[in-house]
Amino acid sequence: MRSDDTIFATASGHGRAAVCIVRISGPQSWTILNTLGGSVPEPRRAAVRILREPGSGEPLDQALILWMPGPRSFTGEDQAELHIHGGLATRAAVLKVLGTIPDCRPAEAGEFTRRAFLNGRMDLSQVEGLADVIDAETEAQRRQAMLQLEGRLGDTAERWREEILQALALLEASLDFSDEGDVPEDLEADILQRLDRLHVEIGRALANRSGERLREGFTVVLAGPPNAGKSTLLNALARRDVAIVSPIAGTTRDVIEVHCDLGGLPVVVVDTAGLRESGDLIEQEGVSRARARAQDADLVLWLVPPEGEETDPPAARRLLRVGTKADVSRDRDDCDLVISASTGEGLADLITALEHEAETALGQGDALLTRERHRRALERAHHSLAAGRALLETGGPIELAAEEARLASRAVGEITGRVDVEDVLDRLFSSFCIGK
Ligand SMILES: Nc1nc2c(c(=O)[nH]1)N(C=O)[C@@H](CNc1ccc(C(=O)N[C@@H](CCC(=O)O)C(=O)O)cc1)CN2
Ligand SMILES: Nc1nc2c(ncn2[C@@H]2O[C@H](COP(=O)(O)OP(=O)(O)OP(=O)(O)O)[C@@H](O)[C@H]2O)c(=O)[nH]1
Repeated sequence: MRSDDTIFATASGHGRAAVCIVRISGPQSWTILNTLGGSVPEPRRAAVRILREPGSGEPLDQALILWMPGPRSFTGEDQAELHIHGGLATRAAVLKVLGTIPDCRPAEAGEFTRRAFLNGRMDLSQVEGLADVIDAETEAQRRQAMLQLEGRLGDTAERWREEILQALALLEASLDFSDEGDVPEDLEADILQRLDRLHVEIGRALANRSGERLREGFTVVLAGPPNAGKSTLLNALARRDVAIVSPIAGTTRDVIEVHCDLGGLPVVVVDTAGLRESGDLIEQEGVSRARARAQDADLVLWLVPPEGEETDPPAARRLLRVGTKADVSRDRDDCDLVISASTGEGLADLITALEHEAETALGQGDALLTRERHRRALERAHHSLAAGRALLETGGPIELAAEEARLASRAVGEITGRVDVEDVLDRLFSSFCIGK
C-alpha cells in the first residue's frame, strides 16, 4: 500500500442509482479531471463536464465534477470527485478508464480515511466516530457518533495528556530539588492536587458505561418454555415475519437477532430455543445457546404461557416475567406484564417497559467512552495516576512517580492514536466500506 499512488473508488452504495460518486485521492487527481473532463474547475466549485475516454474521445457520461486541492481536502491530499450517473454500465466504464491511468488503482476499504488520519486531518477517536456515524442505526447512536467525530473524546483525551505532562514536568523539576536536598512542600502539594484531579476526572469517565452499550445496542433475550410464544412476540416487535411460528414445540432451534429502534434507542431482540430437556442433539445445542445468550443479555423477558407446567427461568442479570396468550387466559398475577401477541393486547405496555429499560441502561448519550479500547487505555492511565500519587504521598522515589505519570500519558495518548496503535489501525480500517 503506497501513499503516493492515486486511489479511486465509488463512495455511494452499490446497485443501480440516480447518481454515483467516484472519489479520487492522490497526486494524479488533477490530471484525471483534466484528461476526462477537458478542463479542471475552480477549487471546491462543482462544474458539469462531459467525461470522455482518453484517446478515442468517446463520451463516457455527463458528470458533475469537483477539484479539491490538498491540503484543504478530506484526505489532505489532492482530491477529485466525479458525480456520474448511477447506472451499472456507466459506473463500470468510468472505473475501467480510471484503472488504465498510470499510478492509479482501486482503493482498499477505509483507505481514504486512513490517509486522512496519516495526514493528521483527524485523530483515531474521530476515525472511530466516523465509522460509528456510518454504522448508526438509531437517532441516539447517530448523536453519540457525531459528538465523537467532532472531537469530544479526542479533545478531552488530549487535554488530559497535556495535564499529565505538566504534572510530569513538575515531578522532574522536583527531582532536581531532591538532588539538592528537600522538595519544597508547596510544589509537592501542587503535583498531588494535579494527579488527584486527573484521577477523579478519568475515574468519572470510566464509571459511565452507557456509551459502549449505546454503540452496541441494548440486548433483550426472549426466553421461555417451548411454544410460549417467543417467535410470535419477536415478529410483533420487529413488525415483520422474521421467525417461524408453529404450534410444534421446539420450532426455534437457533438464535435469531433483530435490530429494533425503540424511541430512537437501539434494541437488539434475540429469539431463542424453548428451554426444555431434549433428546434431539440440535435442539440441545439450541437450548445451551439460549442459556448463554440469556446470561449475557441486558434484559431477559421470561415468557410464561398459560398452559403447561412451570419451568425455571435461566440465570440473568435482569429478568421480567411476561405472561403470554392473554386471549386464552388472563389470570396471571405471577407476571410483571401480560400480553397477547395474537390480539396485540399488552404489547404497547411491553414496548414502553422496554424503552424505559433501554433508556436507563443507555443513559443520556453523555458518555465519553464508546469502545472497550478506550476503557482499557483509560483504566491503565487511572491505575498509573493512583500509583504515582501513592508513591508521592508515601515519600517513595520520585523517579518512579514520574515513570507512572509517563505511563499514564502514553495510555491516554492511545485514545487519539498518538502512540502504539498500528494493530488497531488495520482492524479499524478494514471494518470500513470501500470508498470511505
Ligand atoms: N461528495 C461528498 N460528500 C461527502 C463527503 C465527501 O467526501 N464527498 N464526506 C466525506 O467524508 C462527508 C463530508 N465530510 C468532509 C469533510 C472534510 C472535507 C474537506 O474537504 N475539508 C477541507 C476543506 C474544507 C473547506 O471547504 O473549507 C478541510 O477541512 O481543509 C470534505 C468533506 C460527507 N459528504
Ligand atoms: N392464542 C394465542 N396463541 C398464541 C399467541 N402467541 C403465540 N401463539 C401460538 O402459540 C404457538 C407457539 O408460538 P411460537 O411463537 O412459535 O412459540 P415459541 O415460544 O417461539 O416456540 P418454540 O420455537 O417451540 O420455542 C403458535 O401456534 C402460535 O400461533 C397468543 O398470544 N395467543
